[in-house]
Amino acid sequence: MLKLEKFEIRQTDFALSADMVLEPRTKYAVIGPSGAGKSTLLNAICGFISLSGGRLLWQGSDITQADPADRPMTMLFQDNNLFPHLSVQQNVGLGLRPDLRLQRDEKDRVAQALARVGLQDHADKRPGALSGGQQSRAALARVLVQARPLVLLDEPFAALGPALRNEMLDLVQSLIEETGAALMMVTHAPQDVRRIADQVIFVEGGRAHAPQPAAALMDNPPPELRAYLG
Ligand SMILES: Nc1ncnc2c1ncn2[C@@H]1O[C@H](COP(=O)(O)OP(=O)(O)OP(=O)(O)O)[C@@H](O)[C@H]1O
Repeated sequence: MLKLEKFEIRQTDFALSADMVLEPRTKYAVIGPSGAGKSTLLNAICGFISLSGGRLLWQGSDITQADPADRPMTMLFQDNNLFPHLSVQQNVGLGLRPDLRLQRDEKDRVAQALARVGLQDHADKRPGALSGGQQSRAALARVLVQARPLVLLDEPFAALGPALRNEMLDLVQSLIEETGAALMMVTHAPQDVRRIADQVIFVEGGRAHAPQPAAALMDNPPPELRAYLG
């Protein structure tokens, strides 16, 4: 599905390489020490950072130079990227049309996505009037309407408390399974890995290592992963 072929990223004094294939309908946790390059990897896959070498292939087509908007993926950042001056409904609608001139069927899709994440009664509120968990739900609704085959989450729920974070992870897991998307999620929490991931991509020492089965890896981590997990 998505192939990182001799992927090379260079940013001033930082370099990261990767060579891997990401499969459909699979949930990948991206873990590794602070500053190892996890966010950089996701940003390069999304096209926010250019490669210095290698290619990105989607179903065999070269998308290395494609605009972020034309790629088969959507990314959710830690701060949720909600616009404070727009309503929840409009924020979700942006996932379909940046000019917000939604057709009737698109409005229906927004309403369905809001209902799916339990925000049907909050559609007209501004994000500032929502709790942290509700803001995360609104951001997930926008990911949902985009319906892209790969969803990238960069420490999406780090600001939430443990119970709410688990609730959001379970919601992500359900949404991903319902839509048939694949997921790549950066996290620092080993319990998140166990909760959600099928495979783990360990980023360390300038390399994003090829995915390995999550349960086996967490049960028996190699020395460098053991050192990171503590
Ligand atoms: N715009 C930039 N220009 C140059 N170097 C950068 C830039 N952004 C990040 N870096 C460097 O790239 C490296 C990787 O950063 P990145 O944010 O990807 O790490 P991370 O693994 O996501 O860290 P954390 O877990 O702390 O979020 C760091 O050494 C950082 O200083």
